[in-house]
Amino acid sequence: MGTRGSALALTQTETIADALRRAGQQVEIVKVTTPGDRSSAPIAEIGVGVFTSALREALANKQVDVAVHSYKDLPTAPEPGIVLAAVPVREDPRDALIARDGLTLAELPAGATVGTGSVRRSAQVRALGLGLEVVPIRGNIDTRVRKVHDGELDAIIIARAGLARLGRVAEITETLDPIQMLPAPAQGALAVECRADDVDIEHLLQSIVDDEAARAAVTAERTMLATLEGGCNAPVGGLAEVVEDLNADGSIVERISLRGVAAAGGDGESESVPVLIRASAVADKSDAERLGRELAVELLDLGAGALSGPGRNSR
Ligand SMILES: NCc1[nH]cc(CCC(=O)O)c1CC(=O)O
Repeated sequence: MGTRGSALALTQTETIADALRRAGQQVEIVKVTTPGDRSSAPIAEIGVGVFTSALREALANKQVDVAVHSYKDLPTAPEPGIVLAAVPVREDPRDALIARDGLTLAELPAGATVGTGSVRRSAQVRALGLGLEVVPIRGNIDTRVRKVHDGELDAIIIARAGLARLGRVAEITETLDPIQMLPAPAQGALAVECRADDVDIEHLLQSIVDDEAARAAVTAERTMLATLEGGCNAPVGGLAEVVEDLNADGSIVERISLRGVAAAGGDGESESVPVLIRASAVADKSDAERLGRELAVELLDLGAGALSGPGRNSR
């Protein structure tokens, strides 16, 4: 199994390796360094796939047989010769605030600094109109959290899932409600890939680690993102949830509910409060892809097509 060498990537890969070992498989873990790990330049400059392309190459070269990615870091375009074998049970997809003195977002005073390198988070936090100052940051989870503990920043916004996997949820001062901060499509989910011609491994991964609800939710979110032509750095948020609903005859049916947001002026550079365009819809669980596509079309109709910002191109 190939993995990046960060603490988060190793933990994620170990989880999948353990599941395979419990099923009687032998697993060896191989660390692959990616340009995203070597460079500390803004992601928008290094390009989409900075964390994932080297791992996919190792898969294609047969250096490894399985690759475990943070799903949201994958480009939306399919990779020839590689299949998504499994989407494991998802962590809590929400974003989290780590602020000084245990503060919540609403308790931070105007002018307080909030670190994030994400145009999606920046746009949504600025749209709250709290007068918070967004500061671009990068680096692994430990580096980012330390900026708050060292007093360099008043707060940071970061994926709850990453902290959960590293056993650090106690440092969160507020888990952000998706009503004010929609996470990145596929945040908190893993993508387990193998070579398309490796049918045995594909079936093995599917039967041992795939989770149907996680796959349906992520399919809706990612189809929305792909239809909006956004990369992982686009000012687009999306969250799908599998919900129980009642049929007309009173029987229970599982449906999928999808919320989406696209931001204008989300590049973190402009001084004005960004405009957020939101939409939501519900469909049968089997219609995840269509739901994602239709919600994206609705967002485009509402003006999302006019958005600009880094990442909003063919990536
Ligand atoms: N883009 C970086 C990245 N990729 C995956 C995670 C966290 C874990 C996850 O969302 O699955 C993070 C960190 C973050 O966004 O704060």
